[in-house]
Amino acid sequence: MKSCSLVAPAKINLYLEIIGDRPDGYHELVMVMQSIALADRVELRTLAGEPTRVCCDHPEVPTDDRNLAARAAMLMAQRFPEASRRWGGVEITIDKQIPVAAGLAGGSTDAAATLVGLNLLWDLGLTVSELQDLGAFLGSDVPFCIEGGTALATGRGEKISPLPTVEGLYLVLGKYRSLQVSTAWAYQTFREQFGDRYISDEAGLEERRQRVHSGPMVSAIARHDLSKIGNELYNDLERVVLPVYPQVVQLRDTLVRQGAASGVLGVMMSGSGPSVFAGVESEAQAQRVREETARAIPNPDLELWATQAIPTGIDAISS
Ligand SMILES: C[C@@](CO)(OP(=O)(O)O)[C@H](O)COP(=O)(O)OP(=O)(O)OC[C@H]1O[C@@H](n2ccc(N)nc2=O)[C@H](O)[C@@H]1O
Ligand SMILES: Nc1ncnc2c1ncn2[C@@H]1O[C@H](COP(=O)(O)OP(=O)(O)O)[C@@H](O)[C@H]1O
Repeated sequence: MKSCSLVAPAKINLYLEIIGDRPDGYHELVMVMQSIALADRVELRTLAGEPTRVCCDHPEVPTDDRNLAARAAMLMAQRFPEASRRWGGVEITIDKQIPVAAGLAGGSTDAAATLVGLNLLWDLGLTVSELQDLGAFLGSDVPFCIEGGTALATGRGEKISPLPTVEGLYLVLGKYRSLQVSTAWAYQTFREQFGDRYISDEAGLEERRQRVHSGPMVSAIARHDLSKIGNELYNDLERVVLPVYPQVVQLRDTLVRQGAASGVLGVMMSGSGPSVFAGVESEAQAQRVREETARAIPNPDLELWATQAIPTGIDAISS
C-alpha cells in the first residue's frame, strides 16, 4: 500500500474576458488566474485488488463517477493500464474546504491533485506539461490547477502561460451557502444575450486575440503594482450572473462600500460565481473588512473568509 496527501488550492479569476465562440461549443477566453490559500486536502491510498472509491462527507459532492477526482483516477488507469494493474484502485479522500459550485474550481483542483498524486504513487515521472494535457480532458480549469500560482489562460482556459508571482495580495472572499451557479448555465446565458458580438472563424478570433484588454492587468502583475491589479479586475460573466442573483450584488456592493472606507484595491465576482472577492494589502486589513462585512450583512447563510494569493498549485505534503 502506498499513500500521499496533497493540498489542493482554490483559484480566483483576476480577469475573465470571453472573446468568441468555438466549434466545440465552448467559449474562447482570455483569463488571468490566481491560486489562493483556501484549499481542500486530498488523500490518496492505493487499494490492491479493489476498485477506486471516493470518500467525502460534503452533501453536495458526489462520490460516484461524477466526482471529477474519480474521473481523474479513471483517466490515469486508462492511460497507464500497467501501473493500474500493478497498484489496483485508489481511495480518494477529500476534505472539502472550498465551497461547491462557487466559481473557485473546487472540483478541478481535486482532479488536479489526483493526477499529481497518482503520478507520484505510480512512479510515472510525468512532467507538469504532460499532467496538464491529461487535465484538459477533465475540465478547462484543471490544467491551471496543476501548477497554480499566477497564470494567463487562453483557448477554453486550458492553455497556460505562467505570469510573475503576485505577492502581498490578501483577499476577503464571500459566498452565500445556499447559492450555487452552474458554469454551463452562465456561459449559455452569456451566449444567448451577447452572442451577436461573437467571432466564430479562426481568422476573426486571432484578430480579436490581438485586441483583448488583459494587457494592463498583465503589466500590473509584471510591475507588482497591487493597486493597478485592483483597478484592472474584470469578469464578463458578472454581466449574466449579477442580474439574476441580487444577493451577489448586495455582497459586491457591501465590499465596495467597505473598500471606500478601508482602502480595498478592487472587488470582483470569481469565475461563474457566485463567490465575490475583495483585494486588500494586508492580513489585518482582510480580517477587518471580513468582520465589517459580516456586521453589515448579518445573514447566517453568508460565509466569509480572509485568505491570500499564493504562488503554487497542487502541493504533495507527504508520500
Ligand atoms: C468559469 C470558469 C473560469 O475559470 O471557472 P468556474 O466558475 O467554473 O470555477 C471556467 O471557465 C470554467 O471551467 P470548468 O469549470 O473547468 O469548465 P468545464 O468543466 O470545462 O465546462 C463546463 C461548462 O462550461 C461551459 N464552458 C466552459 C469553459 C469555456 N471556455 N467555455 C464554456 O462554454 C461549457 O458549457 C461546459 O460544458
Ligand atoms: N471533487 C469535487 N468537488 C466539488 N464538486 C464536484 C467534485 N466533483 C464533481 N463535482 C460537481 O461539480 C459541480 C461544480 O463544482 P465546483 O467544481 O466546486 O464548482 P466550479 O465549477 O464553480 O468551480 C458541483 O455541483 C458538483 O456536483
